[in-house]
Amino acid sequence: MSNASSDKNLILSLNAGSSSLKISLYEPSAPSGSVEFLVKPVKLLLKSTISSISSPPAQFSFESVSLSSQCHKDEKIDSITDHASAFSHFLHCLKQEASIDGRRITRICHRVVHGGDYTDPVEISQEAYDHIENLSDLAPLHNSAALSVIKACISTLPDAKSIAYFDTTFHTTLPIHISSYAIDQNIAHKKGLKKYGFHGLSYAFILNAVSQYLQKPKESLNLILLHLGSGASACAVQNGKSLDTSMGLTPLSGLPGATRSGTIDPSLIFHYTARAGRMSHDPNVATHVGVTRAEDLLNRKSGWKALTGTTDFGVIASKAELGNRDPALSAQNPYRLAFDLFVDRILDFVGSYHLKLKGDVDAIVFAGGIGERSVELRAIVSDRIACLGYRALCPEKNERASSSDNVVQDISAERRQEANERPKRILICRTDEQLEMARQCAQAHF
Ligand SMILES: Nc1ncnc2c1ncn2[C@@H]1O[C@H](COP(=O)(O)OP(=O)(O)O)[C@@H](O)[C@H]1O
Ligand SMILES: CC(=O)OP(=O)(O)O
Ligand SMILES: [Mg+2]
Repeated sequence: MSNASSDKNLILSLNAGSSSLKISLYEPSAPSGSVEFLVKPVKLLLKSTISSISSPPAQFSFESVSLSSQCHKDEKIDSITDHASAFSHFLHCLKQEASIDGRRITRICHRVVHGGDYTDPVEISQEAYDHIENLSDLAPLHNSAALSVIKACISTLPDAKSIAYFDTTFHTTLPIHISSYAIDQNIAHKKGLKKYGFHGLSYAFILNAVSQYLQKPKESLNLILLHLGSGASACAVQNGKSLDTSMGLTPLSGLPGATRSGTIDPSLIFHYTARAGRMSHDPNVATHVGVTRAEDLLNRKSGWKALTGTTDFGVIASKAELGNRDPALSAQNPYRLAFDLFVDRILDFVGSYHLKLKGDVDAIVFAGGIGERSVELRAIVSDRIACLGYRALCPEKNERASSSDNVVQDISAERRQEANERPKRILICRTDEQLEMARQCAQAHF
């Protein structure tokens, strides 16, 4: 239990996702000099998630973790219509339910998906704000949502320092031949047209967690990471560094997501609509974000929503009739089509990254809302990659894993390992972008 009931110095971590706002409040842990302190310099006080922000009513949850007063709320709130109103509702609850005065928060970490050329976290100044705003067109579902929360923080908690942490930072190690597109390089350099990659805060967290779990330094780990949530991506990690990742200039390319198409033939959009290049006038797109109809269609009106009508992959898996192995079923059952299509695209990246890592893989790691919860998806993907020498999945461990709180779990069956052979385990990691930011914030002494 926290007894620092009136101390200042609290760290708030805000993660503005495409349709959710995830919030965690921490206090710095007392410096003990122990190894544990190096790994966990903050202690979680409470957390809150606001989901379905773009398809109201929003779902609001608020839960104390280590406070002297217990509080728990889980309700639908009609007045939450965007990320800023979600944050304002959280602040109200913080005071009313947890009796915490917002003025105790001295540092606020913001997950910002696109950082462009910024390679490190940055304290928000007018210049940094403008830089992030200028990148909004390259992350139409994300940067403007994060900026609206940054704005709300500056006006409601003016004494707290706001610091932006970027998804793109983790991927600054991509080799140039992997981050470059085969287009005119003069234009590419002038306009910054290259693969940036996203979900980097999640990948940084997973890398740390897996390194601790396997008792192996990060620098010697080769991993295939799958962050499968509303937005989904894959990442090949070689010697602890991002070697390749499936998202690109924007978070649209690579795997499909809740409302995103993922990679398509770029010409497809001009056959889909004659007005691809016109600006979108959808009232749900922030007015200052320059989004064409093509980008709107592929980012917000595609993916699981377009294929099945739901964005919930749990519903898709339950209606996909997975017990029926008839390959023609995909043509009749849209849930099965979505499920099989996702498996197919995941295999595209796993196969490619396995090859790029020359088969020397310590583990494939499932993370994100789908990766952490879909027993069925993990089972089918694991079965398909067994031919590459990955361990077999242990069905009991896979089944039990979704209800466990462990940060990393090994769901592969035991097998004898040859000398010098990488183990090729199958792991699940409960990723936590908020904790990754708070940890970096406490350690960097911002
Ligand atoms: N039991 C489940 N099985 C499969 N997928 C699930 C389950 N529960 C939730 N999900 C999926 O997890 C997604 C949310 O993942 P999350 O990583 O939290 O997304 P984000 O942070 O991008 O909002 C939901 O959109 C839903 O598709
Ligand atoms: C980058 C990205 O797609 O993030 P999220 O999955 O949180 O929407
Ligand atoms: Mg997310």
